[in-house]
Amino acid sequence: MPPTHLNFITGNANKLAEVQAILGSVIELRSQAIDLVEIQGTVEEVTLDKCRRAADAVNGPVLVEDTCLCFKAMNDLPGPYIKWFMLALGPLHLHKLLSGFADKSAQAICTFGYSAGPGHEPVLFQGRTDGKLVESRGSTVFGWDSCFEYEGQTYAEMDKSAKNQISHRGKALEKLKGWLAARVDA
Ligand SMILES: O=P(O)(O)OP(=O)(O)OP(=O)(O)OC[C@H]1O[C@@H](n2cnc3c(O)ncnc32)[C@H](O)[C@@H]1O
Ligand SMILES: [Mg+2]
Repeated sequence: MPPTHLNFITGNANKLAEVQAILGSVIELRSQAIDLVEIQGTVEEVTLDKCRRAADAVNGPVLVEDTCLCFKAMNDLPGPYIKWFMLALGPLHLHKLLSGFADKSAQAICTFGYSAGPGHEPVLFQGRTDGKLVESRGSTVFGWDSCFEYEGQTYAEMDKSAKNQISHRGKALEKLKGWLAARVDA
């Protein structure tokens, strides 16, 4: 049986708004703002651990998500640690991380984890979008949106619906939607 609703555990209101916009018509989305401890590790390890912690914290089914921004010139760092670089540098200075490199390639990765509850192994859904790290253009409301350029526009310069069509988060949620649909049919 598919879940009747999803309880998205996140402290990030901008993420929540995007997930609501993409999933809202498909399934009821509830949310709790809990600041979960995030371990060091691979992209997948970070989300698996975050999901288990969230399930334990609410003692029930949960959806979590971890977002990475990887720079090719830096062998994929900062990756899951991008949040701390954003907090230290802000969107206006982030591009300077690659100022000594010709290669500005960046990849945004979004990994959702769903767990049916404590002790249930999480299922992962991942989306990736390739782009470039650029000097900030557009609104600086959401993280590094103004520094990530995809096909000539930064995420911040796109309409929200256009971002969701091609974004790391949109792609990951397409996989989650497919998983939900398969469980309805099963
Ligand atoms: O509670 P959680 O869900 O963990 O929320 P968070 O804000 O801590 O998010 P992450 O741990 O996944 O860290 C990702 C960082 O990247 C930022 N971010 C996430 N998704 C983004 C997006 O689509 N566009 C721009 N910045 C984004 C976010 O603001 C964080 O600074
Ligand atoms: Mg976080």
